[in-house]
Amino acid sequence: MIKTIKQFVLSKIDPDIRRLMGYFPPYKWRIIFSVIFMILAGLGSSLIAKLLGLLTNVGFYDQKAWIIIAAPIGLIFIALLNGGSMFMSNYLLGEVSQAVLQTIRSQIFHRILRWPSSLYQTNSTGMVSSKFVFEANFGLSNATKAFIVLVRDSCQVFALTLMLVWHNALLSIVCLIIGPMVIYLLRFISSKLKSIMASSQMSIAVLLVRVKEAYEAHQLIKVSGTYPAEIEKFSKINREIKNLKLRMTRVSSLGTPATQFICMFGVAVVLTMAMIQTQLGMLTLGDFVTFLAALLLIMPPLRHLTGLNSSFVMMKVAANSIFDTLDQPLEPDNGQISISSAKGNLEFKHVCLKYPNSTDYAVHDFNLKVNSGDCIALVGLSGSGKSSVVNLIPRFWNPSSGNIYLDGIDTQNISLKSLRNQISIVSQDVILFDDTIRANIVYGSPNATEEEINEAVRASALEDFISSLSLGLDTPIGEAGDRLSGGQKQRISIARAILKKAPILIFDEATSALDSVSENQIKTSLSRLMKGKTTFVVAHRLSTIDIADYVVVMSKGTIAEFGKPSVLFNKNGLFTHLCKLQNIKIF
Ligand SMILES: Nc1ncnc2c1ncn2[C@@H]1O[C@H](COP(=O)(O)OP(=O)(O)OP(=O)(O)O)[C@@H](O)[C@H]1O
Repeated sequence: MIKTIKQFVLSKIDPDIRRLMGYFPPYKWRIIFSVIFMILAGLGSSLIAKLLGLLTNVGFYDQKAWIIIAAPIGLIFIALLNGGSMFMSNYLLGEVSQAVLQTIRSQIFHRILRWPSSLYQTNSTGMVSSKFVFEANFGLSNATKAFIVLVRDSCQVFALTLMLVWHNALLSIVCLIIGPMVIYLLRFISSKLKSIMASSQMSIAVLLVRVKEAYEAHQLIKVSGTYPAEIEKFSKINREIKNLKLRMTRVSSLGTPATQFICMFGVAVVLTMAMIQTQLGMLTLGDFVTFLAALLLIMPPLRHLTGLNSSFVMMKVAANSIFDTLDQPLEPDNGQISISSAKGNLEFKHVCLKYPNSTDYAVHDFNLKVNSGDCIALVGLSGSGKSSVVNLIPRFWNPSSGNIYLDGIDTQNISLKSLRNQISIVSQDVILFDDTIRANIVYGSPNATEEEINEAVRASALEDFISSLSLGLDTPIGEAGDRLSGGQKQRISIARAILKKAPILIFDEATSALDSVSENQIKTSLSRLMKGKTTFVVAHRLSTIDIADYVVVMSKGTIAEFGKPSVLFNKNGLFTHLCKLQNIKIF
């Protein structure tokens, strides 16, 4: 017990646990009341032992009449005191831990939405989700458990120990025998548990990633017939988790019987001595019953206290993982300038971009001046750097060197919020939420009027599709829009971009999933919509670039050709070659 209390004090010095404790002060009154209830519950059990001894002496030995009424009333009172106090302390602490959990979950969520792009690459969704599901719950449930055990069970052990020593000093000798054995046992279990816990949490996160990947790739797996390989990959990690959990159960389960065995050994010694004392007339039957009851009652809290160590270890691992996520750096946002409405003049000056852990430049010495209202088509072979260039505009990535100016202001000096307010994006990967079509279209423009929504629907060629639905705009689209075709999804994301009415539009492969009828409709609407706006179109399907004023032909991160589409087409260069590959003629 002394070791456990010492460990608790030491663990308070651990920075992560200390930080976790920092979440509790706002709930101090609930905690104080729960401590009072825990102390009452702890003392209740020693009263039971005292009452049983009294009952034996007064009721059975002296055979007093009043004890017949007093004994059951006393027992019921103590049971109510004990049970009621336990309920109240558990409830109050449960409330506190849920409130802290809620705060931590929102802090993690808040944080991960503001990560720089590089962190999304290094943290898988499985790892991140596991922080919400496991680590946060784990940390808090262990903290609550540890706190309850520490206060309530320590009180219980303290009161019962006093009672035991009061009745028979021999117990202190027994405790001295048990103590060192428990200390050794705890040290052993603690070191084992720590390492198994960490690997087990890692493996669960990997399992989540595997399930998610396989789930999303179910069609590919079916078509490729790679069931055995997928099942083998899954089985491997599944087996690993089972083995780790088994090892963990083995180690943590070893603590309880081993402690019990040591305690029983002590009980046997004490019983023998007590019997000798009774036979010598030094101990009454009532005192012995009190002593025995206290001895039996002290075992469960002692067991809990020895298990406290593993709760601290688990809490430490979970807290470490949570704070690791909370301490990840946020997107750098040092821009002091806030722009309300940009004109849309953009200039790239010697811009280079090298992704983390990459040896080559994705964009290299990129120079381009785009006047407000111009439409620039970025074309080039796959991997030539088209998406990288447009991702630099909203600062999803920051240039490794060089500068990008919006209306003459370096975008690094503009606050991220106001910079991104100037930009609408329809990306390669359409992002839709499990909500209605309307909610997906107005996402980011909550104040849009019905008229504006309808206009965006018309401009994105969604009108016929929506009028064919009985619920119209209020039709739910399912998870990630899985009740829609690829083209419909793209048109919804185009409508969303249109509604935002930003001065800069970025269409990254925006029309790749459209049929030619829809594409033509959208092209017409876009040309109208793009008037006065700076637009970047990243297109593989060169049929879409006739809406562009200028074409930038990318090759290996640099500009290979630049000019008006018709002029470039007649140059017989890379652009002409790309057009010919797709049977496109531009006049
Ligand atoms: N997030 C990233 N991390 C590391 N490297 C990346 C990342 N995104 C792109 N790259 C690399 O940068 C280079 C340019 O990629 P980018 O996606 O900009 O090309 P792209 O022309 O848009 O290609 P595509 O037409 O196939 O979409 C490629 O070599 C690619 O592998």
